[in-house]
Amino acid sequence: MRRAHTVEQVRAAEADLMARLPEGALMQRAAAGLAYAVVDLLGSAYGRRVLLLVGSGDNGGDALYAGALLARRGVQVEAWLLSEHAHPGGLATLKQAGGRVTGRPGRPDLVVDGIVGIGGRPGLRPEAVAALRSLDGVPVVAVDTPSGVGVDTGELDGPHVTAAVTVTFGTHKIAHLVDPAARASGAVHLVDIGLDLPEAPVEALQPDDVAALLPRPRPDAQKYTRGVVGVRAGSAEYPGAGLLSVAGAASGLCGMVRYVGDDAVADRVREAHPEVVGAGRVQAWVVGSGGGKHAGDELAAALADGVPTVVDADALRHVRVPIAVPAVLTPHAGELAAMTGADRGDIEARPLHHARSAAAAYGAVVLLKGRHTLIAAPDGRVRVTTTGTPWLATAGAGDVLGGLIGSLLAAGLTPYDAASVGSWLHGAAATLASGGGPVTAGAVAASIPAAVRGLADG
Ligand SMILES: NC(=O)C1=CN([C@@H]2O[C@H](COP(=O)(O)OP(=O)(O)OC[C@H]3O[C@@H](n4cnc5c(N)ncnc54)[C@H](OP(=O)(O)O)[C@@H]3O)[C@@H](O)[C@H]2O)[C@@H](O)CC1
Ligand SMILES: [K+]
Repeated sequence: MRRAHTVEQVRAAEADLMARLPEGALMQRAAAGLAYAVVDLLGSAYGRRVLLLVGSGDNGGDALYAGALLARRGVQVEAWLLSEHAHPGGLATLKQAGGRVTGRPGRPDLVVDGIVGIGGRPGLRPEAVAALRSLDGVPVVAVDTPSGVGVDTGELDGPHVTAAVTVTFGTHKIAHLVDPAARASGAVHLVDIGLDLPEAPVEALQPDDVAALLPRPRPDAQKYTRGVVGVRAGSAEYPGAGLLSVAGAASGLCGMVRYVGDDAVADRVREAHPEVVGAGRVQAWVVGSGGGKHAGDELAAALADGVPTVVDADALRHVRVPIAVPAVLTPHAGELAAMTGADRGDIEARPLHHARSAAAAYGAVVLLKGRHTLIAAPDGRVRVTTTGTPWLATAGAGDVLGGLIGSLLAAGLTPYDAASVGSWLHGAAATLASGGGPVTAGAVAASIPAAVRGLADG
């Protein structure tokens, strides 16, 4: 599991560990990991030019100590001090190692952003903005966090650093996983410094987590014990949504798929998926995609069954609180705006906030679609999906996702696990199907079994 903790949690763990270690030990661990990552990105050390942007706190201290390590390996290191106060021990060590303090640096091969870390407020001061502007185009390695981002929120409020790589310490911070700040973090490299941390409020499933959560048939399994999912999606106007929801549901993760809907659509579903059957008992429903004017009735019919339900697309605007069954709501930003009355732009700027508050308000799992889809539980826990490819932004991909999550619900996963495992597999299947090129929703569905096969045994 990739775990992201809050600044408060990191501070507490740091204090705990520091009380048991010699002074400065943690900063030395951090600086060594940082220097290593810088050389890795540069490809070599001797004769390369690195500029440190140094703020007033320990984040600047990390940069200065790492600069000293780099200088000892033959890197030409300059430090641009952006505050009257710079970490005194770090500064002295850098100078002893041959690093220089400068106000007018030459053009470096790489910039180390030690302006602010977890002690920073969002935004940057004018001197930092001017320094970064003069270095436009030079790759940046951010120390702990890209300076200026909202560390605990993942929000961007004002100017900030955009890093090629972020080297972080002890644990991920929320800004590394949650957009839009995650986009500014680049590739994130975690350096273990030995912190002992509590449960994380935000996490991202990794392949071994998905493998462990995935429902697998027992030796004595039969189709009914593996779970039956029902799909109420698609209509005469939008038959494709029904076909694609079924394609996601019929990827083999539960025992059987039922389709209930327009007769003409049902015929086409059976042509494409001969294993799909008609109405009957189910352990989970998928409702809404392409349902058009029937979506409200379909939702009511599904909810009357009292089983866990995925509510997507057209059905989302018919959801009323309290929802009588365990539910997964799967809006994109525009749909969530229509549901809650929030501004769409604000949802895109503050997805973590909006996903969490919608989950609390509806008492349901809310899966907010985006580059890094968020899955929020009513109790505040959040998982972030980091699989996928930009090619996945294609018509019908959401229908496949709804069907897939429904099949996992039917197989017995909780709504939170079904939504996060389904979203992870959907992204992994898209990456496989894409192979670096365009992809269709049908191809994503067809690649789900291969994505499952690619997981280690749980
Ligand atoms: N925790 C750990 O386990 C470990 C932590 N370590 C490291 O310590 C870092 C945290 O250090 P920290 O606490 O000294 O805070 P930090 O982020 O350097 O800056 C704070 C100062 O900056 C200022 N400032 C604020 N906002 C600003 C802005 N927007 N733009 C400009 N300046 C701004 C403000 O001071 P002011 O200038 O206002 O007096 C504030 O006091 C952490 O990220 C990691 O790198 C590792 O060494 C080892 C393990
Ligand atoms: K930084």
